Amino acid sequence: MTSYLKLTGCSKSFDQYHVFKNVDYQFESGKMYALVGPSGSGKTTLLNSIGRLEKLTAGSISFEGTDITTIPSLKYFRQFIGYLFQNYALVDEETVAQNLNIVKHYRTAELQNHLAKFGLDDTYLTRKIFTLSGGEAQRVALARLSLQNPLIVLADEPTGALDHANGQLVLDSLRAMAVSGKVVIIATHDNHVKAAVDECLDISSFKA
Ligand SMILES: Nc1ncnc2c1ncn2[C@@H]1O[C@H](COP(=O)(O)OP(=O)(O)OP(=O)(O)O)[C@@H](O)[C@H]1O
Repeated sequence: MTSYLKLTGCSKSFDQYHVFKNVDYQFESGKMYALVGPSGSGKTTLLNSIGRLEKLTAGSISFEGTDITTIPSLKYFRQFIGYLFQNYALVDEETVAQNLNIVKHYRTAELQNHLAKFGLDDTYLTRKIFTLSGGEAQRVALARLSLQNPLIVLADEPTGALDHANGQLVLDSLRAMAVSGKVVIIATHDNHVKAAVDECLDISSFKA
C-alpha cells in the first residue's frame, strides 16, 4: 500500500526573508526524491520542516492524511522520521556498538549481522567513531538508520563528504529503504544523486 507525504501551500520565512512560498507536492512511499536548487534556495529548510525541526510560516504537511504536527513528538521522531547527514551525526567518543544501541539495546550477534550488511566486520563494533574514515562512519549511520526503520528518510547531502564508491553505497542503501516502502528525500547538489532518484523537486522554483 502506498503512503503519501503531502505538502500543501507550504511557505517559510525568516523575519522578512522568504525562503519558499506555496510549495504543493506529494511524495510517495517506495520512491526516492532529490530536493535540488542553488545554495541558499531552501533545501535544508524544507527537509527540516518535514522533520519538524523548523516550523512552516504557512501551509501544512500530512502523512497518510494526518497533519504531521498533530503526531506526538516522541512517536514522530522515533517512528516516522529518520535522518542521514553529511557529517554522520554519530557520537564521536563512543563505539560503533554504543551508537547503534541508541535505537534500542541489541545483542552483539544481532549488531554483527546487521553491520555486515553494510560491509563492516565484527572488529568495527568496539571501534570509536573518531577512528573511522568518512565512508565507514556513514555506513554506521546507515546501519543505525536501518535499525530505526522509520517511515520517512530525510538525507541532507549524505554523499557530500564521500568518494564515488562510498557515495554509491549510500545511494544503494537509500534505494533499498525506498524499495522496502519508505519515503526517501535527499537534499543534494550531487549530480550522481540527481541521476539516481525517481524525481527531482527544484525548490528554487518556489521562490517567493
Ligand atoms: N535559522 C535561520 N535564520 C535565518 N535565516 C535562515 C535560517 N536558516 C536558514 N536561513 C536562510 O534560509 C535560506 C535557505 O537556507 P537552506 O539552508 O535551507 O538552503 P539550502 O538550499 O539547503 O543551501 P545549501 O545548498 O547551501 O545547503 C538561506 O538564505 C539561509 O541563510
